[in-house]
Amino acid sequence: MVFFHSTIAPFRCYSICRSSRWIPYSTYIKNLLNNDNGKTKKSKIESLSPKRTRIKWTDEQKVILDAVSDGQSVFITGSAGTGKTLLMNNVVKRLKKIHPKGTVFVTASTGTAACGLNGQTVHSFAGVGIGLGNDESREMLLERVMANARACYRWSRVESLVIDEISMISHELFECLEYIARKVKSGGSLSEEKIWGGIQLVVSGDFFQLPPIMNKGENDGKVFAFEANCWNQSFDLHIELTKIFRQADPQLIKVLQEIRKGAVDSESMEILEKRSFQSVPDPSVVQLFPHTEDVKRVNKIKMDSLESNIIAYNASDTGKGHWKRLLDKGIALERLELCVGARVMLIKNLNIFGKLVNGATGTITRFNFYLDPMDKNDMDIRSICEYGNYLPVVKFDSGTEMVITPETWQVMDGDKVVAQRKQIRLMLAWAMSIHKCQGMTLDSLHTDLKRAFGPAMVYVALSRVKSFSGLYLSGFDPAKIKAHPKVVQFYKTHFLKV
Ligand SMILES: Nc1ncnc2c1ncn2[C@@H]1O[C@H](COP(=O)(O)OP(=O)(O)OP(=O)(O)O)[C@@H](O)[C@H]1O
Repeated sequence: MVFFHSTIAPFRCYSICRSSRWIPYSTYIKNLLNNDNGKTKKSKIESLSPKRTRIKWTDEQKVILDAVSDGQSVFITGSAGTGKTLLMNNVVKRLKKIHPKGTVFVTASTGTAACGLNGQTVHSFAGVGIGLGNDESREMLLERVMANARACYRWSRVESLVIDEISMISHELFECLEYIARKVKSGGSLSEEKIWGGIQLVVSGDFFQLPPIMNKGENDGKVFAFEANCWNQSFDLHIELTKIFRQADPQLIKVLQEIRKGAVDSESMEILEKRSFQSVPDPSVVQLFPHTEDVKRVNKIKMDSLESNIIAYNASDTGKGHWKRLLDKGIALERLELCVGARVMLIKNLNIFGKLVNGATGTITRFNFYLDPMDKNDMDIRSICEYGNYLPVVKFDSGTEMVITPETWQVMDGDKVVAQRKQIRLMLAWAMSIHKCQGMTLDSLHTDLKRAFGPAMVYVALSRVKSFSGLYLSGFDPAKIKAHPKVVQFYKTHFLKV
């Protein structure tokens, strides 16, 4: 593989159009490679491949991994930043070691979380539509699922089911899943019926984070999966991770824990008020919004203001129908437009200990031309980069400068890859939605708390940040800090630390 940082011979002479601005190809190339008026910037650029690092699991994490390897059904919970997602990736590997090929199904309540784990959504796995068919009885639902050949096959194959981001699964869906599993696995014999049909269930999430989206009229007073009648019997082990990795400052941890439970004392309130600002402090700070329209608007304004040439990456996708549509619910965009000066964010870990994790932000300094037709990675870029083989170079806020290569996200149906997206592991980072930021670690963020709605939104937003110095608030409204009373009660009953 060869990088040309300073010169490139543009044998062709044609123009490239972006937003009706036409420039000569040679100028275009020069602009791409340099962000300082043609002078070549020499900098140390780190290796292309993510470094492999060994994680030292905590005792709590080890207990979970051992229980999973023993075939136990486990519910894993814990505050934001306690390593649930990192652990789940390892849990899946353990499950695949103890169960036959194609019998471990990895699912999550949202497309973003499902794509992050290389899985599928719970709804697509189960063959149940979103909304569960309103007035449909469980028997009718079972019949509908059994009429769906692929869903029927999955239910008959599954020996272990992973469900991530459980907080967004309703009690009704959880009960339906258990019912279907029990009925399918017993083959119609009542005496053979076992809870979850004997499937090993591994469920993870924090009920203090985003709740299920309930359809009007669907709510019979119950909301959360833990309110399902079968919840307690579903697991051999219920465990809460207590070591928080994302934040190190005990004062910030205390404030976040209080926000999580919706009860902030006067000392914490004072600290939060000190982080309130009239305007967005620094353009490099990520702005979090509850609504995606605001995210799109802000990113577009910022991008246009740079007036740089845009390099577009069109994802290379495989898969059909609803599997392919699932890719669009993930975090990697189908079309990603970048330019020199754009603020960007990593959407997949590169190096945990090098602090290049999901959420790490930086600025695009240039694009490198990448030329080696025999190289496999080169083919990857050519298939997605609209104008040639260019890779973005990002100067991360931590100081590291890195060339960012394409990454693959998969939708898996058991062990079978049913859809795949290859895209650069970046997204624009001037603004992002609170829903999309769930699971991320951010160095700094700005959010307007006045706009928050529903319980948990303030906690999800604020718990992304690593330190107080990176937290910027406006429109501070203590009334927006809410936890659902049922969730508080659930944790009080089962996990003594609340
Ligand atoms: N045992 C560990 N050693 C070192 N770092 C860890 C360990 N476990 C987790 N981490 C790191 O802690 C950070 C938070 O982890 P992770 O995102 O998995 O937390 P989470 O509980 O899923 O958070 P959230 O609920 O916000 O999604 C990540 O940067 C992760 O790499």
